[in-house]
Amino acid sequence: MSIEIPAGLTDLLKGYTVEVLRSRPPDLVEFAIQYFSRLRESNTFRPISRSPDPTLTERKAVSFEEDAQPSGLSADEEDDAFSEELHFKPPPPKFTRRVSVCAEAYNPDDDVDDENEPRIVHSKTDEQRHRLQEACKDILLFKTLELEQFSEVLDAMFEVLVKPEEHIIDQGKDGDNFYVIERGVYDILVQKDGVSICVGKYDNKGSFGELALMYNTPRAATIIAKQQGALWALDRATFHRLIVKANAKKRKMYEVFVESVPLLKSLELSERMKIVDVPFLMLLC
Ligand SMILES: Nc1ncnc2c1ncn2[C@@H]1O[C@@H]2COP(=O)(O)O[C@H]2[C@H]1O
Repeated sequence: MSIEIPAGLTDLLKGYTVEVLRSRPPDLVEFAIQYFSRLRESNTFRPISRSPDPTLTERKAVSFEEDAQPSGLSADEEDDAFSEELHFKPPPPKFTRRVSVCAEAYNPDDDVDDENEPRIVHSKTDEQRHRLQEACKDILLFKTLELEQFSEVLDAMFEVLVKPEEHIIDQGKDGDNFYVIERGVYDILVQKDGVSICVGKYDNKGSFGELALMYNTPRAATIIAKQQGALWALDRATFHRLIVKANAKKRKMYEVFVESVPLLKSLELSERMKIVDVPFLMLLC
């Protein structure tokens, strides 16, 4: 019996995988429900299926949701939704966001040059630096950094000791720091219809607090320490200068490269962006 992979399945799962790697949700099933619901609602695969090219059978097959559920968006809005999907993007809008927030893909060219801003350095003992390095070695967001940038990040981080039941982050507040866990257990709570629900926990490793800093949005969850613990914090400005900017610049580099390949010129923008995401993702892995 030969097994045939349904057309479009690979693309569909690749998109989901990309979002998982970016958002690192604690609950993959819940995240999948949100991701695929959002996909159906926003019809983000529409630009692909719109192609009249009959040779693009695989891409057409991905559009089955579109036919069943018109999105109500204009073609331009849908293009935007699709290309944003492939840039850094916060999780689906299940949280109440302030009206004034900015959750667009970050473009490093639009930003003022902050290279001359004073560097923040929090002095550490050798022992502290060693613990910090251990805590940071598997942090995904740091993986794309050059050695020099990584060292700057470590310099800027400072230790935060926490007590049981201490609120590290409160949903809806502005973001101040990004946190890396050295030790301790932390509950993740999200408000839904006025009720706070524990959607997961961090257990002695990982990081949190990047979303508000990356997308300039209010905090998307509340984080509460369940026992005494230790965190390493990175201030907003340094996080932006070294992490957000560096990642965006790297991605931009791939974009420029992909744009310059004649063979790829006939592809739609959304398709070229997909190609950009492959090496970018590999860097993160
Ligand atoms: N399901 C979740 N929804 C929102 N935020 C989450 C979730 N799980 C973990 N978090 C983290 O909780 C953090 C709360 O502050 P931020 O929104 O800055 O960034 C958020 C994520 O790092």
